[in-house]
Amino acid sequence: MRIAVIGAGALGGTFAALLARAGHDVEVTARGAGLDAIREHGIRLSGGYGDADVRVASGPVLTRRPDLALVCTKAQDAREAISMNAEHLGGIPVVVVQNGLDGIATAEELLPDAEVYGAASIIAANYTEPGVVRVTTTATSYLGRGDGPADEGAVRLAGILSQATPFTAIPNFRGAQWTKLVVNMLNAVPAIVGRSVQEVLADRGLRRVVAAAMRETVRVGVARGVRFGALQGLDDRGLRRFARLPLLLGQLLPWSMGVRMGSVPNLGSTQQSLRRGQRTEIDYLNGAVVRQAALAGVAAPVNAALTALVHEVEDAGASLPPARVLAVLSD
Ligand SMILES: NC(=O)C1=CN([C@@H]2O[C@H](COP(=O)(O)OP(=O)(O)OC[C@H]3O[C@@H](n4cnc5c(N)ncnc54)[C@H](OP(=O)(O)O)[C@@H]3O)[C@@H](O)[C@H]2O)C=CC1
Ligand SMILES: CC(C)(CO)C(=O)C(=O)O
Repeated sequence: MRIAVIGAGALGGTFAALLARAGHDVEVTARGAGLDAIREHGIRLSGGYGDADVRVASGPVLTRRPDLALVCTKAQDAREAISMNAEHLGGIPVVVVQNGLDGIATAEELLPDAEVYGAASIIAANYTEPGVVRVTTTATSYLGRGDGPADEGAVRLAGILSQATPFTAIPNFRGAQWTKLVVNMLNAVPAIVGRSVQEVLADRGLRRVVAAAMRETVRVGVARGVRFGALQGLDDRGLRRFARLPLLLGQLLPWSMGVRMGSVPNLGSTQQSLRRGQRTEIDYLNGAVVRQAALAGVAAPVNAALTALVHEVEDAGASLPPARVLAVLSD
């Protein structure tokens, strides 16, 4: 099958390499040093899915119409990346592999006749240098759209993508994006202090801040009338129960996520942008919680403070001491 991957970075590079290894005809788009490296040596994948050096067609834009496309840029780049390739994406299934709440809507707006799905991935992939990706945690990715049952298209696409790495078609994908947003409360603190996700979760104080951000995200979702979708052992009932717990008990949720992530250090996708000197996706993660809270007429002080701290790190180009993060809970 002809499969396009738009944005061959950490996750896009992983999927492109695994799909090519599974025998698909893959074309990727990339830019700058990433594109130069892929042109020169292909995509180099290592880690949880084994080693693969894969040659794929590559360029700044697609050259042909694929049968299926994955959009794998960060949220802030998705609009431009989809627009640049829109002429080849009409009428085909397009899967937006993206954290945050906006991916599907952006693609639907730009590609009115495409069949747009979303994917929430729990894989942890680190883009260690241009064209080189290391998978530090293997996991299932979840695919769907809307808030109803998983439709036939989702089941079919999950089957195709599972030839490379496990994908499951799920019901209530809209709610699952919120569940993934809760999981992505793992991103900000490591990005601020410059440590791996596992190191942050091993620290009692920092773990409490992560738990507070997660609890606040669930409370905001509840205030917005969200029914959380089931993903990675989390579901609506469990998350609502978690949101009522004191932090002393609630911190067990991020702790268990850290255990599940394994011991190979994962920086998280937000910190990886910072280490490359780029702006991050934070306005679509913790920043989305703040916007949703405003719509519900409730406050989200923990997420607002973490968003501001990540922007401070972006501006300064250097991480901040853990005390700045711990102060979030005493503000
Ligand atoms: N990494 C991970 O472990 C996980 C990531 N996610 C989510 O997946 C999405 C992708 O994240 P991730 O893979 O980490 O991001 P990366 O930044 O590693 O990869 C995105 C790639 O897209 C490229 N890109 C951006 N705009 C364009 C464009 N117009 N044309 C071509 N290429 C473009 C970027 O280039 P450049 O390098 O020049 O910016 C970058 O290489 C995010 O929403 C993230 O939150 C979800 C689960 C896990
Ligand atoms: C699941 C997790 C935390 C994996 O790193 C992720 O989604 C991210 O880094 O953005």
